[in-house]
Amino acid sequence: QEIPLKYGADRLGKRSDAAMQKFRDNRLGAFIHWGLYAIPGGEWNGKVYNGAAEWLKSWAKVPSDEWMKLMDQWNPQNFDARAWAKMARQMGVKYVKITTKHHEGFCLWPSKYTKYTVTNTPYKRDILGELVKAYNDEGIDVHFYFSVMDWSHPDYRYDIKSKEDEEAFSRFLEFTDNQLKELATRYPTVKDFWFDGTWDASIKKNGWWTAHVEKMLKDLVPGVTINSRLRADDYGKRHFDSNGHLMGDYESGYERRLPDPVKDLKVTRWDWEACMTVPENQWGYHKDWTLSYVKTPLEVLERIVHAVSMGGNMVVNFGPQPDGDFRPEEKQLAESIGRWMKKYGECIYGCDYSGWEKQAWGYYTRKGKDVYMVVFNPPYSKHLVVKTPVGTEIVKAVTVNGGKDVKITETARNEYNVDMPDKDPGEPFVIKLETKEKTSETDKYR
Ligand SMILES: C[C@@H]1N[C@@H](c2cn(-c3ccccc3)nn2)[C@H](O)[C@@H]1O
Repeated sequence: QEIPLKYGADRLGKRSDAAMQKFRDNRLGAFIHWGLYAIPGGEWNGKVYNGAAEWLKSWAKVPSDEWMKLMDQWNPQNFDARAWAKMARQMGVKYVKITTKHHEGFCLWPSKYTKYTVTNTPYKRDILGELVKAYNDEGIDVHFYFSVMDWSHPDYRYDIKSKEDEEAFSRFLEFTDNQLKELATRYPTVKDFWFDGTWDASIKKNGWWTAHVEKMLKDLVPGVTINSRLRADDYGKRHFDSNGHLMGDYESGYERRLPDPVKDLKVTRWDWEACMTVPENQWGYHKDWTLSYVKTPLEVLERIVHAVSMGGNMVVNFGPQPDGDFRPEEKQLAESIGRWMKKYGECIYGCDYSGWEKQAWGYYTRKGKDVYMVVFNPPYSKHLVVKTPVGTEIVKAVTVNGGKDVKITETARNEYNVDMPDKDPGEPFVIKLETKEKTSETDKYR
C-alpha cells in the first residue's frame, strides 16, 4: 500500500559499498563550527546571550549587512591547520565535519558566488582548503557541513507565498547548486555532505530540489555520503519519506540527544550519526561556558559508546576561538578521549550493535563474533551479568589493553557472571568476549 513518490528514498536498506562501510567503521568524528560568530562569542552591544553562539545574529536581531561587517575582523593569526589535524589524530577521531558555510552565509572557502568569503577578509587564505589537506594528510576523512538556509542572501525565503518568492527562491537554489558544485570540485577528497538549515517551508515545498542535490553530489563525488536532513519528499516529509523509508544514506536527527538503548532499538535497522555539544547547547565559540553545564570527558565518552552500541556514529563538537586556536577545555577533552581511545578504541572502530540485551553496567559493541563489554558502572556484586541470545555461548573473556583472562561462570541458560578485573582500572574499561554458536549436544540445560 505504498504511495508513488518521485522524490522519496531512492534506496531501501543500508548502503553496502566500501565508502559507506568506511563511514560506518570510522564511528567517531569531530565537528568544527567556525565562522564570524566566533568573533563576538555570544556577546553583542555589551549583552551576553546564553543561546547558541552561532545564532547570536538571530538572538540580538542584527541586520545582515551589520553582521557581515565582522568580516573586517576575521584574522585568525593563531590558525594552524596542521596543529588542528594533529589534535584530531590525538583524539582518535577518524573524520572531521567542517562548517563550510553556516546560517550566517560566511564561507570558509573562496566561493566565487558571493562576496561573503575568507577572500574578502584581512586573512584572505582558503581555510577550508588548508584544513582538507591537513586532515587528509593525517589520514582523517573530511566531511562538509553546509547550511542551505543563508541569512546573508537576499533571495533566501522561509516560505513561498508569491510569484516573487518563487522567482527569488529559484535564484537562491541555483546559487546553492553553484556553491555545492564548487565545494565538490575544489575539494574532491570530501567524503560526506551534512546538510543543515533545511527545515523551512520553502525547502519542504521543493523536495524535488533536495533529491536533485543528492544525485548531483553523488555524480560529482563517487561514494560520497549524504545525510537524511537534506531530504524532503514530494509531500514535504523530511528524513523518512511518506512511505517511511529513510532518505539519504544515514539518519541525522540525533542532535544533542540519543536513542534509548532499550526502547529505540528500531534505529539499529538503519545507519545513523549523532552529534553533540560539550556545553548544553553551544556549537560556535561562546566566551562564557559557565552559563550551562559542560560535560566531562567521561560524559562525552559515554555518549560515544552509547551511539556505537546502537549501530551509530558520534560526532563531538568543537568551536574554535576567533584567533584560530582552541579553548583549553576542548584541548583537554581531545587529549582525554584520545588517551582512552588509544587503550580501548578497538571496541569503537569498526564496531556495531551486538543485538544483546542492555545491562546496567554499561554497553555492548560487536565486531564480527567478538562482543565487547564497555563497563561504566561497576556493580557491588563484583560480577557483571551477561545474557546471551539463545544459541550463543561465551567461549572466553579477556580484558582489552591488558589481555588478562577474566573468569566467567555460567549461572543459567544463556546467563553468565563475568568477574570484574581484580584491580579496579579506575576508568571505564573493556572486556572482550569471544563467542560461538551453541551446538545442541553441548546444551546441558535441555
Ligand atoms: C548542528 C547544529 N544545527 C544548528 C541548529 C539548528 N537549530 C534549530 C533551531 C530551531 C529550529 C530548528 C533548528 N538549532 N541549532 C546549530 O546551529 C548547529 O549547526
